[in-house]
Amino acid sequence: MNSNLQQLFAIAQKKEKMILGLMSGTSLDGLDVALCRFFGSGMQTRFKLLQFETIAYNDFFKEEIRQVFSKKTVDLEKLILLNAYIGNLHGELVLQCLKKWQVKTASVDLVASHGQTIYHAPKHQHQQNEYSNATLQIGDGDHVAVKTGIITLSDFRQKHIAAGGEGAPLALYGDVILGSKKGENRLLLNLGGIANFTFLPADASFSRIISTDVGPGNTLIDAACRQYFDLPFDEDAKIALSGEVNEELLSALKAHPFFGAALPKSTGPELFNLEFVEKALQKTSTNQINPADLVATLTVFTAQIIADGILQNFPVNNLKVFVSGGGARNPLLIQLLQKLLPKSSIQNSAALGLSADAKEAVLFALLANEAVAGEPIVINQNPAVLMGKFSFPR
Ligand SMILES: Nc1ncnc2c1ncn2[C@@H]1O[C@H](COP(=O)(O)OP(=O)(O)OP(=O)(O)O)[C@@H](O)[C@H]1O
Ligand SMILES: CC(=O)N[C@H]1[C@@H]2OC[C@@H](O2)[C@@H](O)[C@@H]1O[C@H](C)C(=O)O
Repeated sequence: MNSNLQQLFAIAQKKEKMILGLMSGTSLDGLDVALCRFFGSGMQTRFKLLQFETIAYNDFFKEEIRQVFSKKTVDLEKLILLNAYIGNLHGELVLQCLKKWQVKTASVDLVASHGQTIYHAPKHQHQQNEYSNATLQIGDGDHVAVKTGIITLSDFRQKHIAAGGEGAPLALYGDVILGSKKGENRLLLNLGGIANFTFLPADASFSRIISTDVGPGNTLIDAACRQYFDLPFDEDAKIALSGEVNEELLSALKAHPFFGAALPKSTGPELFNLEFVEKALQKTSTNQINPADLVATLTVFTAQIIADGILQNFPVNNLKVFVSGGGARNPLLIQLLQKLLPKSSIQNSAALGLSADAKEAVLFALLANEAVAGEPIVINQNPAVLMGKFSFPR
């Protein structure tokens, strides 16, 4: 047998696996690196987060990604250069983290690399009949594997699409495994660039579990802060708290058909961007809005569409909401959600033993653990597949 396969075979049989999850999200803030130890697989999985770090991207790199990120037309050469560059960079950042944590490369069994989403195009968004759902993440896994010397799984979303899904959200699989509790109606809400949630019913019935994107998380707030304040985000909601909500604009933003569409669904900054805001400004003749009022309105809009998405689909009492992602640090967003969901308790996902910042990187590590040691899990109509492509260092 080829030695790569031999090594993989041995890893698959190990009771405990050290897996390093990498996530670079739609906020383009940096690379999340989570070193996890996994025991078992499937619903029997237990895990421990050993180390976590977000390594901020520098301005040059952010600008480079923005040239190809969620744009219909891009410089093809730039896209191709970035595919190798990001893979290599992520590999280098892994080595830096391991050095800092004093963890030997040889003790890490697998790297699970999400890569950088460049364009997400579910059919409901691209609306071209002859084409299926589609998505593209770059930062090729071969570069990560060769750079780190660790077997790497990457490109997790294609299998989901091939099996009939939209390629997102994949949080479903991790949320069911790590977040379910019989006797509690739970909702795991991730406030990243895009907001998504997984509803986990108290009867633990797989037939009622739903995982879906619900609309923008931080992406519109971030975009307005960049455009009008030259800031990457609204730290501690200071700007929003200084502004006033424009009700007319708020209604126009909420009128988008995405919010009324059936669950599950996925979306991205290809739809929810400044152009989307611009259209609502024009429709309501509010183009001259004070920028702080715009940020205030976008923050309330974000909270309302999330709360509506929850209330309209899961009108249950005592829903326990566990929040993760950078938006969990936005005090206004959390306060608004609690006000809009008076029958629910809102807690940080850390209460589940799932660090709010690390959750998505842990999710991909878990998907890699499943890919080597698990079996596909059937949850409703969701693709019952194991995801991730293998790259070997040699
Ligand atoms: N102190 C804070 N106050 C307000 N917002 C914050 C704060 N800290 C982080 N954020 C928000 O969190 C964002 C980063 O979130 P996160 O890292 O979860 O996004 P991501 O992983 O890129 O997103 P996605 O899940 O869509 O891929 C920032 O861009 C900002 O909007
Ligand atoms: C295509 C893509 O990268 N989607 C991301 C994005 O960020 C949040 C939301 O939109 C979610 O659908 C997804 O990521 C998480 C990790 C997921 O698949 O569950």
